[in-house]
Amino acid sequence: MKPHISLTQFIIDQQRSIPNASGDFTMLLSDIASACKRIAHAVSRGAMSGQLGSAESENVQGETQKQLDIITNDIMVDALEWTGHLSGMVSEEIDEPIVIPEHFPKGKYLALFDPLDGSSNIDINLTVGTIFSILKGREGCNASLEDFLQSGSQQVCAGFVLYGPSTLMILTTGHGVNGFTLDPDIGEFVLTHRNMTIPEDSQEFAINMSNQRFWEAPVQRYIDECMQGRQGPRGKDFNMRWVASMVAEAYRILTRGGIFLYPLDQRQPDKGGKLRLMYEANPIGFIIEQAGGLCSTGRQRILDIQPDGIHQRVPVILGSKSEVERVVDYHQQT
Ligand SMILES: O=P(O)(O)OC[C@H]1O[C@](O)(COP(=O)(O)O)[C@@H](O)[C@@H]1O
Ligand SMILES: [Mg+2]
Ligand SMILES: [Mg+2]
Repeated sequence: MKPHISLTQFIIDQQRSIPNASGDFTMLLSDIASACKRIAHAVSRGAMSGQLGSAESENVQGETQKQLDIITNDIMVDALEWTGHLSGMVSEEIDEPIVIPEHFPKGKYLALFDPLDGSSNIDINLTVGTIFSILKGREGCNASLEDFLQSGSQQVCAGFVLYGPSTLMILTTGHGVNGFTLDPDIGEFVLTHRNMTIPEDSQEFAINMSNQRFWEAPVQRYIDECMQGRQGPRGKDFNMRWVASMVAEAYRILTRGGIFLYPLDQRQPDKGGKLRLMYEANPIGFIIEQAGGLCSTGRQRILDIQPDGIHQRVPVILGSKSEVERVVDYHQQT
């Protein structure tokens, strides 16, 4: 049987089509892959590690951090700051942009990441993940805050890693979406899902129903109609899922279609939503669009948003094209 293609081989092949590619990007991606292998190990040790549960600290989001939020953040920063491919980083767990230490070279890329996504699931042994977004920076300089405030359509690359029954990296560099499974025998991510595409239609929605009374009218209407099933205006029954891990929802949708909504919450309309634009909505949105789906706030394409802050939050509606179009249409009708 032909051996699987490794992640590094796959990226080098892709880079061959880019004139004067320096190899920096390939090396940056393999640094990120190494960090995620270490996170996979840390997460898989579960209660044996003594690192489950909450830390005594809060992050800039006002959320009590899990010990593994901090540990996975440190793994990412330690693995990336010295490599010479980055001029700056942003993490969900750190208030300010992360500066590359004085004595390390400053590279041409910027990395933005959510080191542990779905962290409310870590203590109950459910799937969690890491999400990352790569933007162009200014080589040789320490990145300024403004350098990071680029719209999602400027992303060079986006990916997420799922730490589930198997460890999977889902990746796009703007040429479709591919999936790589971590082969524990050789410690390599190998190509197992080529050119993933999202089915256009779907009968499965994911939303945290406990927030229903705080949703805006267009979302209320969309979910009501799904719940009415074949007796209602949609004329077909819908199934519901909620994993409380955005990475797991995104992977399910890449695999069998569906729609995921974390809409605006009228409890705190000025908050702008729950999920973060720069290291959750933009990277996942880039992947979903590259697989033929859509990603919107309900009123705007997520990748067109001009960011005004590195921890900015947005409403997120993503997945199968026809379903997202319907929710956007309901917003336009109000
Ligand atoms: O707790 P809720 O309201 O169900 O929210 C779940 C959502 O929050 C998140 O866990 C937020 O991400 P973090 O765990 O990285 O903070 C998403 O992964 C998930 O979709
Ligand atoms: Mg997250
Ligand atoms: Mg997180």
